[in-house]
Amino acid sequence: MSVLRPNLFRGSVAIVTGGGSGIGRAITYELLTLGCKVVIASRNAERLEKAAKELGEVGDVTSIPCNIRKEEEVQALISQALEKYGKLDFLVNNGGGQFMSPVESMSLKGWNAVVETNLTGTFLMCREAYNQWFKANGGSIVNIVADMWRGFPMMAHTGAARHAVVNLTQSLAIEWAEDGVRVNSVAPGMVESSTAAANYGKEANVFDVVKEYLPTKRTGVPDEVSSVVCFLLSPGASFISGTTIKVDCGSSLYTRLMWNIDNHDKLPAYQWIPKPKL
Ligand SMILES: CCCCCCCCCCC/C=C/C(=O)SCCNC(=O)CCNC(=O)[C@H](O)C(C)(C)COP(=O)(O)OP(=O)(O)OC[C@H]1O[C@@H](n2cnc3c(N)ncnc32)[C@H](O)[C@@H]1OP(=O)(O)O
Ligand SMILES: NC(=O)C1=CN([C@@H]2O[C@H](COP(=O)(O)OP(=O)(O)OC[C@H]3O[C@@H](n4cnc5c(N)ncnc54)[C@H](OP(=O)(O)O)[C@@H]3O)[C@@H](O)[C@H]2O)C=CC1
Repeated sequence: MSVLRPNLFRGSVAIVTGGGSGIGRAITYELLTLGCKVVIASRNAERLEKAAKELGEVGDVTSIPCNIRKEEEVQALISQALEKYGKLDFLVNNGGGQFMSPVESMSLKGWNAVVETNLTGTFLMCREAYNQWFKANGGSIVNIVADMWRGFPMMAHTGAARHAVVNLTQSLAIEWAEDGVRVNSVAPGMVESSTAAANYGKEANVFDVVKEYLPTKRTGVPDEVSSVVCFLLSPGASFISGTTIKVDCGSSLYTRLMWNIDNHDKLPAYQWIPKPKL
């Protein structure tokens, strides 16, 4: 069960980008179980439609293909969601990604692809949702960023873009406060989803490899990100805006230089029963 109360979001409508896979899918699942209607949006229409069918067993979900890098597609996504449900309460900018490369061999095209996806895509989604609905009606936005607090060697493009989203979050929290819009971010640490493992585990499962470097000695699960996103969207967070919550159980603080943490299992994941398919 969600830790939030049943029917908390009954009558509410959300858009979750990247809502058909991994963390976005967990967020969509939890929102649906709390009574929210959800539009999921991403590029791969086939995968998105399949996810919407499966999630449709839990609640009212609609898939709308959209590349968040394309202004006209973002405009169409917001207007189609409004046509379908007549309102919009929540926007979760979860869609994003990157590839691993040192800067010296990163092409401009690759840099631009990552910055446009993670920063410009978030900007476009926020601006369109605000102009088409939130400005007149208020709402709540959560942006997903990453653990880039100490720089992001091998992923400098995403580190720069995500840190920029943290600053965008702060600016929008102030610009849109008088319209009743709260804007926050969530920064996940290493969270294992099947898609992330496929992207970063070609030779070995990177999530297995990194465990020993984390204070938890385990990676996170998508539900542990989802519960914080849903809290930030909820009235329980009515006095929180412009902030970024790290969901990493301290991994962004930890180096083994000063303190060694032996293997343990004292910080287990919060597991849903039955566990949703991710
Ligand atoms: C020993 C332990 C080590 C620990 C290290 C652990 C690190 C793990 C990180 C875990 C934390 C983060 C997890 C996640 O974010 S989860 C997964 C999220 N999903 C993804 O990241 C999706 C995968 N990525 C992409 O889809 C793409 O990278 C991108 C987001 C950029 C979308 O690109 P798009 O589809 O628009 O663009 P193209 O594929 O056409 O590429 C455009 C140009 O970008 C360059 N590029 C793209 N991919 C690569 C690559 N794999 N390597 C190098 N360069 C790449 C390239 O220039 C492309 O242009 P060309 O194809 O014309 O050359
Ligand atoms: N898993 C982890 O450890 C961490 C993940 N993150 C971030 O969390 C978010 C979710 O990641 P995760 O669930 O693990 O991985 P996924 O690969 O499952 O999620 C990425 C989602 O973003 C969508 N997406 C990518 N590019 C675009 C685009 N241009 N337009 C619209 N949608 C797009 C993808 O769908 P499609 O391909 O159909 O477009 C996919 O659904 C991402 O932003 C990721 O970078 C941050 C820190 C750690």
